[in-house]
Amino acid sequence: MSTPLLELHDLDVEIPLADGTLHAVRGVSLTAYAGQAVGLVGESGSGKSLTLRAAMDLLPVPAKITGGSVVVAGQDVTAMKPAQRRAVVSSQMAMIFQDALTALNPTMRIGDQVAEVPRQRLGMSASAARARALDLLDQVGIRDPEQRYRAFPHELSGGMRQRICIAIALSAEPGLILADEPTTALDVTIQAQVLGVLDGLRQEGVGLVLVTHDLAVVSSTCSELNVMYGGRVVEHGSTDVLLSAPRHPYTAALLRSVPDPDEPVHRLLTIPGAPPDLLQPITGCAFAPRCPAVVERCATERPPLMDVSAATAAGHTSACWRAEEPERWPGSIGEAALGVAEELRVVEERVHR
Ligand SMILES: Nc1ncnc2c1ncn2[C@@H]1O[C@H](COP(=O)(O)OP(=O)(O)OP(=O)(O)O)[C@@H](O)[C@H]1O
Repeated sequence: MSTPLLELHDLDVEIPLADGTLHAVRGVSLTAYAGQAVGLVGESGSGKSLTLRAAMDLLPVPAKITGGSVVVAGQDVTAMKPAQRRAVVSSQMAMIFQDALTALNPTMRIGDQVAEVPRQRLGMSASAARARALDLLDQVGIRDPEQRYRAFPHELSGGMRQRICIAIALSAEPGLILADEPTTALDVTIQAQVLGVLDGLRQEGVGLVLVTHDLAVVSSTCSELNVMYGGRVVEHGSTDVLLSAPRHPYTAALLRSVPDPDEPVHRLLTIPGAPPDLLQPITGCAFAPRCPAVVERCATERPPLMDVSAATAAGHTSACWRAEEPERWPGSIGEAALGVAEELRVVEERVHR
């Protein structure tokens, strides 16, 4: 296989705060290739954004990488000097965010914003950069790009603005796009259009790492999933397998919390209990206090990511002591794990309607 565009090895991110150190990302490993979409899912606060930001060298002050490494297109950038690291990272990767409005410059015409990198970083002439920007606007599905070129961000809809952000990200010709909840602020139809743009790019060979809390979004876009909880990846594998045969109770619980489009009143969207306090050391499995399948060992010994592929499919790993016996998990998470296809059907219906 080709060199991965991004590898995270055992990455730790910590944030020193007045009341202690918040250990937000705890030993995360992840690999992304050209032409592949990898999803990072989990509840709010599980460390998804900081993982992406650490990869992109965009951690908010005072957050810091305190362990592990970031390897970009085969080069370990972790110990590089900041200017060199930024040069390598920005030559290979670009990031898009949830809030397209704040990501754009309100006082600058959108075409000029798209032309900025080709002009300044790639050294194109003004007219070549303008032509490139028009191409990019066309590529992300902006109709009538000549006319739109002169618009300001506030004159465009949310979906259009997110397309502009994608065009800006593409303007540096990255191999990999890191997308942090790119469709969360959009309504369902526009969300599907923006995901369609990202999927089109993937088919043209761009790699994608997509952060979302929405399983319907990843099920339609990503071939591989990493499920995060309490700063760790607790399950990894192909999307189809994780959605039909999850081997971590947290993934199963997430599936259970997907709203059913056939029900007039949606099921409760939350998993009972609260995520762990990341300021405190976590003994055992972080999900144990909320886990319906918890056993004594879970409270004292932290389960590493273990290979569970024998029962499901290649590359499937789970950090659960009870991953091999889902038939003994109680109630609804047991049903989800045994692939009562209901869960997958609900997720897929939401995406395809
Ligand atoms: N700048 C910051 N200062 C203090 N704490 C932070 C900061 N950024 C993130 N955190 C904390 O780090 C943890 C992980 O945050 P992160 O944003 O990575 O989670 P997430 O999974 O992306 O959640 P969300 O979907 O809400 O963005 C959370 O507990 C969050 O409160």
